[in-house]
Amino acid sequence: MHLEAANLAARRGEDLIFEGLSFRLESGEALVLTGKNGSGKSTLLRVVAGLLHQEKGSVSFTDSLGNTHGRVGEISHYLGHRNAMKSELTVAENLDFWRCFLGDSHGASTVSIDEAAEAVGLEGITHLPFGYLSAGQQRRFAFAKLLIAHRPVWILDEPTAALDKSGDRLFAELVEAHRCNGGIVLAATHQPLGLEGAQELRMAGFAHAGPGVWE
Ligand SMILES: Nc1ncnc2c1ncn2[C@@H]1O[C@H](COP(=O)(O)OP(=O)(O)OP(=O)(O)O)[C@@H](O)[C@H]1O
Repeated sequence: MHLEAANLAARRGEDLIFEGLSFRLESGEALVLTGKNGSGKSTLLRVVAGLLHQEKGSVSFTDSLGNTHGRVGEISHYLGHRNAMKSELTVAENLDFWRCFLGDSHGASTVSIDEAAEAVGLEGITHLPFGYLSAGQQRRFAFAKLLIAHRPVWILDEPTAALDKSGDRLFAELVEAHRCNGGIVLAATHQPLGLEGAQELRMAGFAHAGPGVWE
């Protein structure tokens, strides 16, 4: 199983943000994107997730049976800056929605909503409206969403921004467990994520368009 990006270029507005970007992540591997504000980390994550169209290049996922998928978003969890939860719905209603919406893939086992809440250290409050929770609690429940429907690839944008120290550790443990099960992680961050053996890709921002990029 692997995730591969080949010769990617992406543009935002009039600007070419990066070009000639390639990487390959095998089962159990993690790639952390670093770089200053505006350097293109979120742009790359959104291209890989299929939420933005690349200017050039390709992204593909090959599963354990050797089947290659061009629509990486369908086999991925994407966690952006926002948590993608409705404030008025309870935590349980939000997670139940995502479980139904995402379904299961690859026949992998997933956990119940209560088990997911326990896994993120917040059992007993899933009856509360999501909007009542603190920023860190909301982020933890966004991690719970990663657990209730299996996806082999996790694409995470500044996942620990609102977390306290125990939240940071919890995040690292969840990612570690995912990688131990063969999962792949691609994450953008400004702070250490504590992911052992993760590779780093430093984004430079504003590529200068070389010959052939716009063809
Ligand atoms: N919708 C848009 N239209 C035009 N330019 C955009 C758009 N969205 C982002 N950009 C620009 O693309 C560049 C890359 O933005 P991106 O969000 O990928 O950076 P980032 O590395 O994730 O930044 P940060 O660390 O601040 O989250 C920035 O210069 C930004 O202004």
